Amino acid sequence: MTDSTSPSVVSLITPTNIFLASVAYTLFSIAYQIIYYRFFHPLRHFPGPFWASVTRLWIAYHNIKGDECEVELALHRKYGPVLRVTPTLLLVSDATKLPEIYNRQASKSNHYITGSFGKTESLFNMQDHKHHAHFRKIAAGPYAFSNVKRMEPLLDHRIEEWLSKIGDLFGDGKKFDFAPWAVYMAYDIISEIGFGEPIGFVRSGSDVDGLIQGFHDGLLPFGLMARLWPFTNWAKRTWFGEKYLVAKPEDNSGIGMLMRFRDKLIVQRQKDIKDGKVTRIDLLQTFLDARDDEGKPLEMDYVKAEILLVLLAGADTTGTAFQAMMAYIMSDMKVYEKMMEEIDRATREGKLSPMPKYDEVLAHCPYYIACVKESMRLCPSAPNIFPRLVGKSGLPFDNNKFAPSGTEVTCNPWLVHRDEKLYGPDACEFRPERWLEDEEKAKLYNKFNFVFGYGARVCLGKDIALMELYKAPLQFFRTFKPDVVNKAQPGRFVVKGGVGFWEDMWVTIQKRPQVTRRV
Ligand code: HEM
Repeated sequence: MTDSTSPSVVSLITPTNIFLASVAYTLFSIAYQIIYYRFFHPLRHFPGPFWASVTRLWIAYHNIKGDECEVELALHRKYGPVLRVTPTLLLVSDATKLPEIYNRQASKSNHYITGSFGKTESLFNMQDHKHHAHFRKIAAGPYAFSNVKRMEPLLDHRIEEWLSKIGDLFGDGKKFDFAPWAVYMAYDIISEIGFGEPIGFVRSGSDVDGLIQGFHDGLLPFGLMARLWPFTNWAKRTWFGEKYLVAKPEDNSGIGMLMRFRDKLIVQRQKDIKDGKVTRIDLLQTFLDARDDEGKPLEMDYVKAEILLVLLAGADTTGTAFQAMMAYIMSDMKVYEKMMEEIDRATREGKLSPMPKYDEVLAHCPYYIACVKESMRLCPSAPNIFPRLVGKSGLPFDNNKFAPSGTEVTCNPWLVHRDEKLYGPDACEFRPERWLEDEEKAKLYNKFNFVFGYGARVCLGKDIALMELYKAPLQFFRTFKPDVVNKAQPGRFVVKGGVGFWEDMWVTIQKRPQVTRRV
């Protein structure tokens, strides 16, 4: 019996049959995935596009196209505030859900895969909330507001250098692209307060060593790896994944370039420490000096990951916010004039120093502050998804819908900041006045603001970014009168991998007559 069947079974193993079996297996897996996710998965009752409910390729496609936010806004208008945007992920546009979704025990989901920023986890990628809380306690000191306040004079120097440089180069009315110049200043400020000296973007008037381009090149892989996490996790374990998906300093482009730059800074700092030449405390030094609960220094790989995060999270984001202010304010002359009237009045009354102080701006320029907030509301620098896992008791929604424990759920600042239930029917309009008209409403806008994230994982550099944004653009507008070359389209907002930046912001600037303190 065995003798007569064995040869015939073996004879079935031909290249054609292996091929057909693989095709059949693949088709079966696809059909199984579609049927399971569509008809049996706990999220099957949530609305959304068919393809989003059965494959992550839907969101990956829109991420590559750069239209994720617009497509999802249209879908929210069609289906309501809760959408299924991947087989396992719910997207919520109801701003009042932020405190529940981003509660203190909420762990980050597998979306926060390590690799695109290097092998070691920084605070940003740590998924488990307890693990994160341990390291956040160590990192909180350097970023504390009292520490940031001490850095204010360092910011002042960088702002002055930047203004003087653009005045020298473009003060004669020559048109220039404002977008990179806003980022040059932001990078120099971050490197000054992060590592003790500016990288020199402003001095050289260029993208030093292609660092900004390197960052922008790394954004698409970053966004895709996160959105395709089950595949990425598998691929990272292969030779190919190890070689091409995990960023390394040896890489010739993207994040690798920034890693090499970071390593150079750290080697130099270690040499300076040895030579007794370190006189200043900056973020790098505070990380090197930090000790864990047992009094031991932090692992060097961890320090490196945090320093890379300062470069990645701190510069482009702040530059984008400045670019957004320029685009929105200069598109509405009434807003511009009202803002300048306030700044000039405060100057005449002696309430703003020649280089405005953070506290002075907060106290005397409410309309300007409203312009900053409104620009970041409509144009958050990270118009991205930030998924968390639903806790033990699940997450209830209206219409008796319920997300069980372990479900991935997220908000996106670009969408929650357009929630008409909170901001009213003009939610998509740029109207800084909304922050000043009604105190109770403004409290809610602040409470449900998501530009810097939410809850226990809220941006650690928020105070640094706000200090920069409350001072630098104000001083720019006080010094120069900008004119946008293309009034119909002051610039182009590009979203790559969930991170936004502006391009083609051609402007001319003219020195303004100096307003002085009335005596
Ligand atoms: C306008 C400027 C900025 C924006 C819009 C912004 C936005 C964000 C957002 C949305 C998160 C939360 C990410 C999440 O939940 O997964 C975050 C986290 C973080 N940001 Fe920022 N950021 C800005 C500036 C900065 C600056 C200047 C620094 C440092 C100097 C910085 C350092 C960090 C760090 C370390 C984290 C991780 C915090 C943690 O997980 O505990 N950011 N940022």
